[in-house]
Formats: sequence, C-alpha cells, structure tokens
Amino acid sequence: MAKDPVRVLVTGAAGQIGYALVPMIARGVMLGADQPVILHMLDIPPAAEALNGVKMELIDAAFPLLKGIVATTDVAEACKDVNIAVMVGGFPRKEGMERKDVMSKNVSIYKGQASALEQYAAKNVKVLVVANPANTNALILKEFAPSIPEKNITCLTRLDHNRALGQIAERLNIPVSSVKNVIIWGNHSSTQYPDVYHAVIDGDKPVRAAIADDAWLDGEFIKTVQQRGAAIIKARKLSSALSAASSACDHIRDWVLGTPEGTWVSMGVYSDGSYGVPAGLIYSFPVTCSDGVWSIVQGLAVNEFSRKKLDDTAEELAAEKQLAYLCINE
Ligand SMILES: NC(=O)C1=CN([C@@H]2O[C@H](COP(=O)(O)OP(=O)(O)OC[C@H]3O[C@@H](n4cnc5c(N)ncnc54)[C@H](O)[C@@H]3O)[C@@H](O)[C@H]2O)C=CC1
Ligand SMILES: O=C([O-])CC(=O)C(=O)O
Repeated sequence: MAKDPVRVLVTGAAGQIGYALVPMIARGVMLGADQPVILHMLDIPPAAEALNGVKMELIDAAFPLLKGIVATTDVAEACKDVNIAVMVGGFPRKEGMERKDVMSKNVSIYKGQASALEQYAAKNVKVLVVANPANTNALILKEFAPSIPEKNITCLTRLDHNRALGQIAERLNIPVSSVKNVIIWGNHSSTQYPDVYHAVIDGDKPVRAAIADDAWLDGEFIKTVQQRGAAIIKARKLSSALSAASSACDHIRDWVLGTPEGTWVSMGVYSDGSYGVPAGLIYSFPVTCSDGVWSIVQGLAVNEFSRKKLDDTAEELAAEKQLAYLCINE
C-alpha cells in the first residue's frame, strides 16, 4: 500500500541551499524512494517571485514522489501540519564576515518562527536548523517553542562530519564510503572539533594508524574542516549549497530511518551533560538513531588533547547563548 505523504517544510527555499535541497527531497533522497512528500516552501516577500520560480521548476521536473507544493511568504501557512522542518531561511555569512555578525539578524527570525512551528506544525515535528549560527538558532527555537520536545530540535553538523570523512578519504586515496565514525564535537563554527580518535576505515582499521601522521591529523586536518565553509565562500562567493543540502538530507534520513549498525553520525542536539558538556547548549555529539530517536554514543575515551577542544567549543557556545539573549532583549 502506498505510504501517506510526509509534509516537509524548507524555509529560505528561494535561496542557494533551498534551490539545491528541494529537488533532493522531491526525489526521495531525504526520506526514501517510497515516501511521497508534500513540500512546504517559505521565503520572505522580496523573494516571492523567485520562490514562485522554484515552484514552477518543481512542477516541470514532474517528480513522481511530489504530491503537493505549498509556496508561501506566510509563516503560519508554511508551518501548517508539517512533520519535518528544515530551517534554512536567514541571512547568510558573506566573505569576511564572522558568524557573530549574522547573530543578531538571525536569532530574532528564529524566535518568531519557533512560535509558528509550535502553533501550526504537527505535534511530533522534527526540526533541523541549518541557518547560522545554527546551534544557537536551534537553541532559541527550542526556548521559544517549549511544547516541542527538546529531542525534536537539532542543528546541522553533518556537513562538517561529511567534510571530515572526505578529507580522510582524500588523504588515504580511498572511497569516502570506506571511512566512518569521525566525530564533530561542539559548535558549527571554526571552534568545532573534528575528532578522528575513534574513526576507522574498512570496518575496523583505526584512521590514526592508517594515516600515521599525527602532526597532520592534529593540525592541518582539523583546521581544514573547521575552515571549509569559509574556503567555499571564498571560492564560490556563495555558501556551500550543494554539500549543505546533501548533508541535510543525510541528517534527516538517518534520524528518521536509523543509522546503520556500528556507525554513528554527528548531530547538534540538546546537551544532557554527556562528556562533561554543560547541559542547556545545542552541541554536536556522536549519535546513533533508531525508531526516529537519536541517542548520544556513550563511553568513548576523551584524552587531554580532545578534552581541551571539547571545552573550548562549549565555551564559545555559552558565549553565543549570552549574546543571543542580549540581541533578543535589545
Ligand atoms: N549548518 C551548515 O552546515 C550550513 C549553514 N549555512 C547557513 O544556511 C543559511 C542559508 O544559506 P544560503 O541558502 O546560502 O543563503 P541564501 O541567502 O542564498 O538564502 C537564504 C534565504 O533565506 C531567505 N530568508 C531570509 N529571511 C527569512 C525569513 N525570515 N523566513 C524565511 N526565509 C528567509 C532569504 O530570502 C533567502 O532566500 C545561512 O545562514 C548560511 O550561513 C550554510 C552552509 C552550511
Ligand atoms: O561558514 C558559513 O558561513 C557557511 C557554513 O556554515 C558552512 O559552509 O559550513
């Protein structure tokens, strides 16, 4: 029997990431090749014409799984009954801008959209925040949508996770599918910590032994992953739309359909104090997912080198949280 369609909201749908993301969703990349979808697309009035253009193209592409399109500048209409919300809308970082510069513009958007999701979305809505500062926007959304369970509000660090897999694969000249269990800890920012202490290739061979170059792993590798977003912006003069869209699909797919046995992924989730990370931050942890629920992988060893990096990125998030509240109360 055919499945009922799932309603998926994409905010900022007329933007760069939105344009890459909506065809992936309509093709089944996010929820599976047998899962019909109804796409809800939100953007702001100045982008209404471009949004309508995206809608026209979706119609023209004749995606068999696409059972309906809601394209609107009205946030209540956009959020109505959605099961999944991918929050991409916001002001992007431009070349030379720090993430803090976009903070004040974006936290007030997320406060408003939290209320709309709370009021109009399906009760079990799963939320993925992509727009920067992604962790802090997700935290604001959580705070201002108190009836949405905190387990249902996440942010995207899967792009950083995939970037780390990609760098290891390039270095070893092996397919990226042979590498697994890297970890992104902390903030989706240049303080994030891409950790390969538990990563393996070909099922069980430690990455550190395979690469046998600690100086590269502790230096250039970490820096490359941390700075990859800025490098793409410099090269494209636009943000990493293709890879962000693909990683957003990976995030939701694994959350809804489950992570493969023996594999974890990185997700920005509400900290419960695991690994000594202060509770009350949205922080990227290694997680496994089953039956639509994520769980933080427990019991991984954290050495002194890693400890400092976990703490530094937590400190940045605590400072962002403070700044966000200042912006909201201004
Ligand atoms: N977490 C991650 O891994 C990544 C996050 N990003 C972030 O994703 C966001 C989107 O990036 P792009 O698509 O490149 O930017 P973009 O500027 O091309 O698109 C953003 C869209 O959001 C719309 N928008 C602005 N305010 C809105 C509102 N209140 N409601 C709905 N829509 C609104 C704009 O009109 C625009 O169409 C940025 O914040 C960027 O920094 C980008 C790459 C990776
Ligand atoms: O760095 C940025 O502003 C864009 C981004 O989040 C990324 O590509 O990771």
